[in-house]
Amino acid sequence: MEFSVKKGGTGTQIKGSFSRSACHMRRVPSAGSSELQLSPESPRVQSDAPPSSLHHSCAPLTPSGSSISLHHHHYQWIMPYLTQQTLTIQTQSENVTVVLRLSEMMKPESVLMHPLGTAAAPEPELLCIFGTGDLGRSLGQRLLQSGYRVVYGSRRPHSCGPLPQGAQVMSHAAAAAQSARLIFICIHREHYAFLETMAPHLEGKVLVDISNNLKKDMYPEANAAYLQRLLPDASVVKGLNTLSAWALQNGLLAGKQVFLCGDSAEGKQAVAAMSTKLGLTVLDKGSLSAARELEDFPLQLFPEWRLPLRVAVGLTAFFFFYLLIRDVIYAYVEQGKDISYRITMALGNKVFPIVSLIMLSLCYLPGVIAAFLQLYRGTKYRRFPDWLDRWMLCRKQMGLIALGFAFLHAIYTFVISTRYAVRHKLISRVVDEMKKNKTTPFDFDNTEAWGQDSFYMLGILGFFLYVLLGLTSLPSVGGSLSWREFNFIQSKLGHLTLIICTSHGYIYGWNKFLRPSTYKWYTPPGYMLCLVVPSVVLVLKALVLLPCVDRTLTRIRQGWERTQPNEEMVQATNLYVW
Ligand SMILES: NC(=O)C1=CN([C@@H]2O[C@H](COP(=O)(O)OP(=O)(O)OC[C@H]3O[C@@H](n4cnc5c(N)ncnc54)[C@H](OP(=O)(O)O)[C@@H]3O)[C@@H](O)[C@H]2O)C=CC1
Ligand SMILES: [Cu+2]
Repeated sequence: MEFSVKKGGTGTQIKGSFSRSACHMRRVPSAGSSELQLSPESPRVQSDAPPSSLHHSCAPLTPSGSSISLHHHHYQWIMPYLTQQTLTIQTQSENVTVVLRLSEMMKPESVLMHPLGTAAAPEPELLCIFGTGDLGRSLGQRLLQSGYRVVYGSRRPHSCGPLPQGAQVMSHAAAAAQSARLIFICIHREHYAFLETMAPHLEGKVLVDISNNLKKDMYPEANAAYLQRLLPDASVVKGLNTLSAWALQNGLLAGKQVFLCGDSAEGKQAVAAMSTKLGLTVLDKGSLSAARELEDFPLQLFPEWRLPLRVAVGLTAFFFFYLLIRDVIYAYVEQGKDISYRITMALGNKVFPIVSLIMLSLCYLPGVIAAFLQLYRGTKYRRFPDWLDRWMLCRKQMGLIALGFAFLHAIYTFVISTRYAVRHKLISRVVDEMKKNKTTPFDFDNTEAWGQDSFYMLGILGFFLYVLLGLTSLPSVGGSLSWREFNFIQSKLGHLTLIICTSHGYIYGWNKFLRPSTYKWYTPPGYMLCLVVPSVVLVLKALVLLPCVDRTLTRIRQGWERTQPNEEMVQATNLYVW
C-alpha cells in the first residue's frame, strides 16, 4: 500500500509504502528544512528493538532521500520523528490495515496510538453460518481463526451444542438480519424448504451452498439451483463442497484447490476473497449451471484410474484362468500330474509380465490409432471419437499400472530359482543323467546361453527404462522438464522400452514357437498371446515413421487439410459428427 503525506507548513513530504510486515518511508528530497529525521543507517529494522536504538542512530535525512523500513510493531516509533504531525496507524493483526492521518493541530506527544485488537480497529467482517452441524462448526472455527466474526443461525439457538469460542448463535431470522453479507448454508438439501419462508431476510445476500449428495443424480436439479429457485432474490454461490469438516478442523487447507460457481460475479468474488484468506486456491467454474458438476466432484473415486484398473483386472483374470487351464489343469488331465503348487509363483510370474507388456503397448496404441485416423480423414480439425479421447487421457495411469506389474515380475524372477521345486527338478535331472551313465551330463549349449543372457539383459534394460518412464510421469519430475524433453522421454524412450520388452518376450519363446508340444490343447502359450498387441503397435508405429507417411502427418498436424472444406462438406460433417 503506497501512501503520501504532505505537510503544508514546512513543505515536508513523506512518501512510503506499507506491506504486510514492514513500513517503508522516505522523505522526498525536494522538501524544505524538516524536523523529520529517520535513520539512514538502519534501512530495515525488523526486530522488536526499543525506540531508543532507533533514536540513537538517528540522523537527519540527506536530501538525496534516505529511507527507513520498519516492522509493523514499530510504527509507533516513527512518531517522535514526525514532529508536529499526527499519525494514526491502526494495525489489525496479520492483515495490516493502515490508516494514515495527518493533523497539523496535534503535537507529537498527543499522537493517537492503537495497539493491536482494540476497539478502534476496524471491526472484522461478520460472516453467517446456517446450521450448527459438523461442517458448520468446523467452518466457523476456521473462519474465526482467520480473523472473521461468526454468527450462527440455528433452529435451536439455546441448545445446539458446543460451538467455537467467540461465535454467536441466534435464530435463522435474527442471524440473517445481522450485517453479514455471506451466509454459508451448512444444512442438508432435504431441509432447504424452510429457507423459502426467510426470503425477505435473505434478499441481496450471498448464499454459499456447500452441500453434497450421497449419490449422483439424486435430485433432478443441482442443490444450488434448487436453493436459487427457493430464493430468487439472493445470489447463490456454489462451492467449497470438496472440503471436509475434518480437513477444516485440522487446518489442512493450505494450497488446497476449491471450486466456485455462481451467477453473481460480486458474490463469487466475496467468497473467493474469503477462501483465499483461509489459504485455499480458488478456481472459478463459471455460472451456477456448473453446480451439478461441482456437486459430483466429491463423489468421484479416482475417475482417471477406472478404465486402466478395469483393463488390468480383466487382463489379469483372463490370463490367470487361461494359464491355469493350459498349465495346471492340462497336466492333471493329460499326464495325471498335480502341479497345482505352481499357481502361486510360476503362474504369477507368467501373468504379471504378460499384463505389464500388454498394458504398456496399450499406452502407445491410441497414439498410432489417432495418427491413422488423422491420415484417413486428412485433417486434424475433427474430434476423435469419445472412446479414443478417454483412452488417450488415461495413458499415464495405464503406464503406471504396467510399471507396477513389471515390478512384481522383477521381484518374482529374483525368487523363482531359489524355490524348492526348481532345485528339486535340477538335482533330479543331474542324478538321472548320472544314472544313465552319461559321460557328459552337462552339455554346454552355446545358443541357449546366448539366448538366456540376452533375455535377461533385455529384461533388465526394459525394466530400467520402464522405471525412468514412471519417474518422469510424476508431476514434480515432469514439471521440471521442457516440453521437448518430456516428449522425448515419453515418446522416443517409451517406444524404445516397448521394443526392448517385446524382444524380451520374443527371445523367451524363440526356440518354442515351432514346437508342437507348445500348443497344448491347440492353444498358444500366454507369452505368445501377449506379443500380439505390442507387435501390432510397433508395426503401426514403424508405418507412421515411414518418410512419406510421416511427411503427410506432420503437415496435417500443422493445420493442412487434404480437402478444403466447402459448404456442402461442412453441412455433411455437421450432420455426421454432431
Ligand atoms: N460434513 C462434511 O464434511 C461436509 C458436509 N457438507 C455438506 O454440508 C451440509 C451439512 O453437513 P453436516 O454439517 O455434516 O451435517 P450435520 O447433520 O452435522 O448438520 C446439519 C445441520 O443442519 C441443521 N438442520 C438439520 N435439520 C434441519 C431442518 N429440518 N431444518 C433446518 N436446519 C436443519 C442442523 O443445525 P441446527 O440444529 O443448528 O439448526 C444440523 O446441525 C450438507 O449438505 C453436507 O452435504 C459438505 C462438505 C463436507
Ligand atoms: Cu521378463
